[in-house]
Amino acid sequence: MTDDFIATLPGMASAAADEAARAGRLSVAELLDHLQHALVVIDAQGHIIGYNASVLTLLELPEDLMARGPLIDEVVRWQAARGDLKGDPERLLRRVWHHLRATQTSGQPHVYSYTTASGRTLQGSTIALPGGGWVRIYTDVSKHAQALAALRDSEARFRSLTELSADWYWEWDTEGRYTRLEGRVVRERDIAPLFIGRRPWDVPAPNRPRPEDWRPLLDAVERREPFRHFEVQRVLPDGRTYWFALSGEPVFDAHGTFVGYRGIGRDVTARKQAEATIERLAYYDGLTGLCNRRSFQDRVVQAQASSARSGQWAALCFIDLDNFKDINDAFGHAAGDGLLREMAQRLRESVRAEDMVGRLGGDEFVVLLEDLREDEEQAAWRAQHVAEKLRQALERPAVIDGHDLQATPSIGITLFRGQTDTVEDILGRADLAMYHSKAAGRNAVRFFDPAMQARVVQRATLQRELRHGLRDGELLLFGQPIVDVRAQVCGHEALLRWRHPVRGMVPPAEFIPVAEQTGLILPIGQWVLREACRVLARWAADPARAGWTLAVNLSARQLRQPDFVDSVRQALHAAGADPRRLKLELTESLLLHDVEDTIAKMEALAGLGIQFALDDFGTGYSSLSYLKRLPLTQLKIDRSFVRDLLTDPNDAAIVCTILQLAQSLEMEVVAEGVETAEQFEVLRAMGCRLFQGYHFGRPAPLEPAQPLGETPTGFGVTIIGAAPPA
Ligand SMILES: Nc1nc2c(ncn2[C@@H]2O[C@@H]3COP(=O)(O)O[C@H]4[C@@H](O)[C@H](n5cnc6c(=O)[nH]c(N)nc65)O[C@@H]4COP(=O)(O)O[C@H]3[C@H]2O)c(=O)[nH]1
Repeated sequence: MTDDFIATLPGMASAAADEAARAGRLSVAELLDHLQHALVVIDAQGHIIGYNASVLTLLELPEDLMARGPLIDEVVRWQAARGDLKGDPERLLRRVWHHLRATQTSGQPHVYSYTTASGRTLQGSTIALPGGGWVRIYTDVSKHAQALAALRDSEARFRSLTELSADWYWEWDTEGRYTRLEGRVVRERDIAPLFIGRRPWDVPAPNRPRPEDWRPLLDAVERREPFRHFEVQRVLPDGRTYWFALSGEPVFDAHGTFVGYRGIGRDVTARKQAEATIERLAYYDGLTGLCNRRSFQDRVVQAQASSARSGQWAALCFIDLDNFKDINDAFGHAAGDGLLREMAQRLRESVRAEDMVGRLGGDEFVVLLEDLREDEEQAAWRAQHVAEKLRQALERPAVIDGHDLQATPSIGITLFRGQTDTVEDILGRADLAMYHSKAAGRNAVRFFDPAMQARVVQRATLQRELRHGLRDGELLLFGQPIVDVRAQVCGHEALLRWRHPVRGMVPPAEFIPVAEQTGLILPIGQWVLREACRVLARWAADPARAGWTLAVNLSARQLRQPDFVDSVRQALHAAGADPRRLKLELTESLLLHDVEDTIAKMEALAGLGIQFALDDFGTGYSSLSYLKRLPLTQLKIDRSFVRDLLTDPNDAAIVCTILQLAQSLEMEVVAEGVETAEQFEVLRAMGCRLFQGYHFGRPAPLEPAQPLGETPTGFGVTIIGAAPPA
């Protein structure tokens, strides 16, 4: 190879060889032999007139062939015979010459590649020389070719994966918008149009309706962390709902700049459905869809823990259908199943959403009631109330498969609080109580605890009798005088009495709480108001009593009635009573509920001239801030403070403070429960101006015992002891 020619090919030698050449230690020919590229020089006729050492190693051509200065045709034929070049040698040669000439006319190098029989991939480049002839440079690109092939393989494998599996591939940009979605599922379900250009959290997902439902994913993305199996429910264009699980990882470019996310999506709908089925089978009764024994027991354990925390009683009702076996035998299993489903449905509808209904098997149902009350008796009362509702719901006839069926229930109840008993204990007690119901004649509700049962029955009886009592005129209005500093009657407090046909006079403390719980207090309260207004109207006609006031006790439920103001107005109007003579007594606890509504109602009534007294003052939660906002005219000092006034300096101090407070708020004070002349005296000395108590008169009927005007101190009022002059 001539040095002249080499001079036209600068930059082909390695840097080390170049350096050596410059230092004159290597001839250019030697230098070329150091080249990793193979170099062949061809003259204008096609003879090989030069080559370097790499030709022998890279093209694997024998030296004796090359040293002869063969025609290019000869070399090509030799290569074809060895298997380096595929195809007919004559055609190959025509192509070789075509390209050689083409480089000469175009002046552009011709680049091509081929793989030798030994598997080496060479890239050849033919350059036309200015004076005719060519130089051919060969580079070993085997590694590059292998990398390309591997890439093609990998790409093909990736395609197979996304084509054959339920997974698909996705990419997001830096904002989390889908830029690429690939895979069979994507195509078949037509997913791409729904997502491309949108962020996952911008596309509706039924299981993640609120932005905070996406927090776990967004947190990972904000921290540029990978995420796995993020499950999203999607409604696709085919109208069906699918479950997808997304896994992804952040992508960074060569400079470490975040460029987005990529990952896979997976259709996990089938798995979700299977899970739901498994859960249904594991925790729910297949026939009715109610909880099965296992999940019910779990819930009882939870209820025990929560009752221990809250202090509220819970109840377990055990329900057994009395004649289910007969129905099953007579009408067949299908009808029996239908009946059980119907009963399950009725049970569900009869309780609150948070109450748990279960089926233990056969015709045995259970209902768990939580947060009943802190007081055991009240809790029992509520449980009894619900159980009675369940009994009534179940005993109604049902039409199943055209048959009129009726299955009455026997219900057993047990109360529990805390974690001392096992679930089996609790279930066992309720079961036993259920047998008591059966023994008592079926279609009944019974408590496990006989004493509790007795109290509940007593209460239920009381409630029933009270309803009848109201209807049959057994309620009476008594009055207790309220006197001034001269012990002169200036008004009364109306006190309710129930003249029971068997038990005689029943005090209000016994029946008012039951009336409150059952709602009977509303018609009773209404009756009291009407009676009180009638009494006021009668007093108005008697000059000796025309100035008296009559105070009526109000219950919280009455005040919560939206039409309460109207009902008072109507009672006054119907009787023709003067509203200024009517006082309404409220207790402090009553004021705690919905203060704004209470104030609005009180102000409306005060506008009519009605006065308000706060009963049992000192025992409740009065806060001065709301006392000032209420249109109150009177505070009644609770009798517990009056009782020990003479002996307990604390009580004396409390009474003094209440009197001062009332003075500053410009309110009257009534001292309740004054039983002795001494108490009266001390209270007067303290500045109290109004008094009520046995010392001045016990509650007595508000009916005129004598013709009007004959008793200056009021009806049925006995003044006990001498009233000192003011
Ligand atoms: N130891 C003692 N007691 C005295 C003395 N003076 C009066 N009492 C009693 O104290 C109670 C005063 O009524 P209250 O604090 O409003 O307490 C009343 C009131 O909260 C309620 N109540 C009575 N009638 C009605 C009504 O018509 N509606 C409503 N919602 N509650 C009523 O029942 C509660 C009890 O009423 P009663 O049994 O009539 O009991 C009355 C009365 O008999 C005394 O000197 N010593």
